Amino acid sequence: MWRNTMRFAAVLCRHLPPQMNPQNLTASLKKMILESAVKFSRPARTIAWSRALCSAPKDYGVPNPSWSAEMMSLYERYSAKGAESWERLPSYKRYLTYSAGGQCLSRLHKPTARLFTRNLEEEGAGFEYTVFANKAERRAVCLFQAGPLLEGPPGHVHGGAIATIIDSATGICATYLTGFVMTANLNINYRNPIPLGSVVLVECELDRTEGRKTFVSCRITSADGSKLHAEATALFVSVSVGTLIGF
Ligand SMILES: CCCCCCCCCC(=O)SCCNC(=O)CCNC(=O)[C@H](O)C(C)(C)COP(=O)(O)OP(=O)(O)OC[C@H]1O[C@@H](n2cnc3c(N)ncnc32)[C@H](O)[C@@H]1OP(=O)(O)O
Repeated sequence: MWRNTMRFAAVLCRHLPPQMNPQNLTASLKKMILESAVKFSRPARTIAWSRALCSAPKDYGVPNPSWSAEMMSLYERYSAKGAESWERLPSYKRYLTYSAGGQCLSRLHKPTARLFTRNLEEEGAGFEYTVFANKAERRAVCLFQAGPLLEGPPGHVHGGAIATIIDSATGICATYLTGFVMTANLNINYRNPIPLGSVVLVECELDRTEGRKTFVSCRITSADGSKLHAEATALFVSVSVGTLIGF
């Protein structure tokens, strides 16, 4: 049974166009699964199974009770900017699930795996963040509230956790603008420590693309923009869905 589901997942991945927009993946995968259900002998059972696999995933990028007043105020400010082309991007507990029928693949491929930044059920304990993107301006902003389990120096956020949120925010920005990518290079200058529990802005901007390469720069500042915490540049390389998933 398991071997068959893995084969099924591998076939799905092979048939996905290499540069498929992640935002189309949900619909495409659902369509492929339902079409294959009709082709095989027990459509009713397979359709029920596929629907169960494709149920809506939890979006972690919406407010929860752990968000501070400052985080809420920034969230409301960027949500209100909707008219100026800022779009909030959904955030799931697996990369696969990113607006995806990836919800189906997610349950077939290493089902106990979880995205590093979304691996705690306790709200507010680790990475609390949400990302807004602006396609026209080729920018994204991540609102990040650092929980107590991200401590490095006493009372401050661990450098690895800062690298993680930079990799995630720039990666989401690159994926949103250019399709599936993997990080090839990340350079960070840490300028001022980030107090645990504080809310910072992680602002990302697409600098340029060259063939399969996408260059993104990033700045982390305090919520009011007065203090610079870190600056970074990142290089992402476009990959196929199959490469990303490891088939
Ligand atoms: C929506 C949800 C989004 C969530 C975002 C989460 C973001 C998190 C992203 C990650 O953390 S990914 C995990 C960390 N990254 C990796 O594990 C990647 C490991 N490296 C690889 O798998 C491959 O090296 C890689 C896919 C990056 C590139 O391999 P390829 O064989 O596909 O490409 P190739 O090596 O031919 O390089 C393509 C181009 O990139 C250039 N390149 C590759 N690596 C480079 C590098 N490190 N520095 C500079 N340039 C580099 C390379 O020179 C070449 O340039 P040209 O096209 O001009 O010839």
